[in-house]
Amino acid sequence: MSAGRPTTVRAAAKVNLHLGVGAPREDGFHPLDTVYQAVSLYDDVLATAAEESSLELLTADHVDGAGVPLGGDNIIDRAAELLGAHHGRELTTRIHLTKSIPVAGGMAGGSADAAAALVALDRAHDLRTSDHDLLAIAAELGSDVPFALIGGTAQGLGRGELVTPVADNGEWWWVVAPSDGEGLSTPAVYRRFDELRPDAPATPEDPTELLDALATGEPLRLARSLHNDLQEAALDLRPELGDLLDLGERAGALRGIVSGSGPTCVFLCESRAGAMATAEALRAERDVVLLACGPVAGAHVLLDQAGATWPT
Ligand SMILES: C[C@@](CO)(OP(=O)(O)O)[C@H](O)COP(=O)(O)OP(=O)(O)OC[C@H]1O[C@@H](n2ccc(N)nc2=O)[C@H](O)[C@@H]1O
Ligand SMILES: Nc1ncnc2c1ncn2[C@@H]1O[C@H](COP(=O)(O)OP(=O)(O)O)[C@@H](O)[C@H]1O
Repeated sequence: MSAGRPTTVRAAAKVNLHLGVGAPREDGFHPLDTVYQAVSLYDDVLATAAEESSLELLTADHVDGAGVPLGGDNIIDRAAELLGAHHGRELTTRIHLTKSIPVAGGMAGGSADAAAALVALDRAHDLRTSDHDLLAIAAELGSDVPFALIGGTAQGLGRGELVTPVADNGEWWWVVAPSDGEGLSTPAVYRRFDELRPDAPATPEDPTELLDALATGEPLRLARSLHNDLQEAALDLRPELGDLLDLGERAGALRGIVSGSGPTCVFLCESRAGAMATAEALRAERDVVLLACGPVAGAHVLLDQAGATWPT
């Protein structure tokens, strides 16, 4: 077996442009018909083969690292376990994780880290895992992880793990308002969905209108067709998010929605200039307001930065 090399892999946050949720299946998961878009907020995973495994965390100012487990329960540890089991060996690795994606925010930061870790571990240990096998391991790690590998804009079926790229002819500009308090637990939001929607259909709502809007590239059409079945549950758990959505729309956004299970709210704007103006106006009321555009790439190797992104 040849030696691998230290590798930094970058993976993006996601927004669900459409999130249709059906009644829970027998295994407890909810059937989804969702359209994900990867947006330009990123986490980086640097993996170096080592005698012992370790995980160090560096966070951007707007990220609360307290919610990120470091004692072996991180989704990156699980990624190393599953990839190692697939190859029949233990992958002892020094990991440096740099987070800019809000934690427990509905933007799939953990899933991005898992996807980035799979690719980084594969290179660091020179495993040469096939894309097919990486996607299968990703699906085992979490419903959102396969999308984090492929990125772009894609439809997700099943529990969200069956992903197919879709036509997207726009460059979409988002203002991102993370929660100024705690995150929301994804299972808790799905549970509240079940309480609020005991009559949810077995088949989730499809995104036909939204797919048409994506193909036109017209922001106003996309804004009108954004849809999130978990929004009602997130607002029920965090009523103040309703005020935030109003605030962003008054600040000039075409439309605001809760991102996935929340509590991050994202605002689609007409253009880059529109997003900058909306962000500026929102900053008068909120501590952290970010700008992002999409679609962007899935987990990818930063070729020139292997080993050079971590401060010594
Ligand atoms: C809601 C969504 C929308 O994209 O994202 P987030 O807002 O969390 O980022 C996803 O469905 C989150 O996907 P992910 O965070 O990968 O979930 P998983 O690890 O697979 O599952 C965590 C838990 O969420 C619930 N779950 C997840 C997916 C699904 N289709 N039905 C569910 O009921 C289950 O309670 C499960 O035990
Ligand atoms: N690398 C990681 N980054 C963030 N959270 C993680 C990570 N590994 C495990 N977790 C756990 O996963 C939970 C969900 O995190 P995250 O993926 O950021 O949110 P969401 O599911 O809302 O998109 C966190 O509350 C934390 O307990």
